[in-house]
Amino acid sequence: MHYSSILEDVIQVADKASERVLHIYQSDFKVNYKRDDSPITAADIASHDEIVKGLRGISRDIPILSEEGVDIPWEERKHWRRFWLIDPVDGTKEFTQRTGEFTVNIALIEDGEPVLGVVTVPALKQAYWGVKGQGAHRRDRTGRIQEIRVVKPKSARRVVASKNHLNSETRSFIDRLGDHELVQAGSSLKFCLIAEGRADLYPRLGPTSEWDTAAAHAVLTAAGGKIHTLDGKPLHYGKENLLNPHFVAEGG
Ligand SMILES: Nc1ncnc2c1ncn2[C@@H]1O[C@H](COP(=O)(O)O)[C@@H](OP(=O)(O)O)[C@H]1O
Ligand SMILES: [Mg+2]
Repeated sequence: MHYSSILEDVIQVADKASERVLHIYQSDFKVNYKRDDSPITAADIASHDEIVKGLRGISRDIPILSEEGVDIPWEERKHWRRFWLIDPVDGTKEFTQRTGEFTVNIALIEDGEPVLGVVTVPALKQAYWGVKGQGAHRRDRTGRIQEIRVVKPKSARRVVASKNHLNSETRSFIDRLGDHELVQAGSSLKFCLIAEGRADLYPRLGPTSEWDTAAAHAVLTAAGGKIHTLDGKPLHYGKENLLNPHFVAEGG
């Protein structure tokens, strides 16, 4: 598949979803809670609907796995070689707390690897995308597009970690790093900060699901960074259990 031929279309789908998310963000929205007690708003649903409609327009044959979609049994998923993996709003807690640090995430997975990813940050009017072997880009609020690349860390590493889910295990990992500067941020934005050279390291010794990381994972690897598990293995997608193992994302 020629990823570059569908990239523009995927960015357009993410932009449309972002517009709907932002519209709801600026309204007096209601917060409901899912079975696992995590928050959900009309923005998660509107974004999911917009993305599914858009991706179906790009290809009817590629299956879609979404945080807000129906559960698809492993018996069916295990046959997927290629699929879309989406998180319509990552950082829903940030959304409800009105910090602006939430993202719309669309990834294309092939053979367990994120090969294309688009992440938009509706409240900041920013977008990031990355394609395997073709580099990563950021579009800023003025519409200017620039290639982004990780940087080599200086002696004091700039560490990013979750705002709402920074647990004691991650905290003690960070404490053992020595000289560092810690910045807390919500959602998949943390990977993008590394991809654009504004941070060096993102340790996550706590739970995330595949849809939380896939799109930004594609951006980060296309920008020259990597994500690995604590025993040095790459993160894989399309597993029977959709929870990610603990991981560390890093730049140069
Ligand atoms: N106990 C848990 N189990 C699974 N995922 C969790 C979790 N606690 C947090 N997460 C994931 O962490 C994401 C938020 O990341 P961060 O804390 O870095 O902003 C959430 O995304 P959603 O907001 O899409 O639900 C959620 O999927
Ligand atoms: Mg999420």
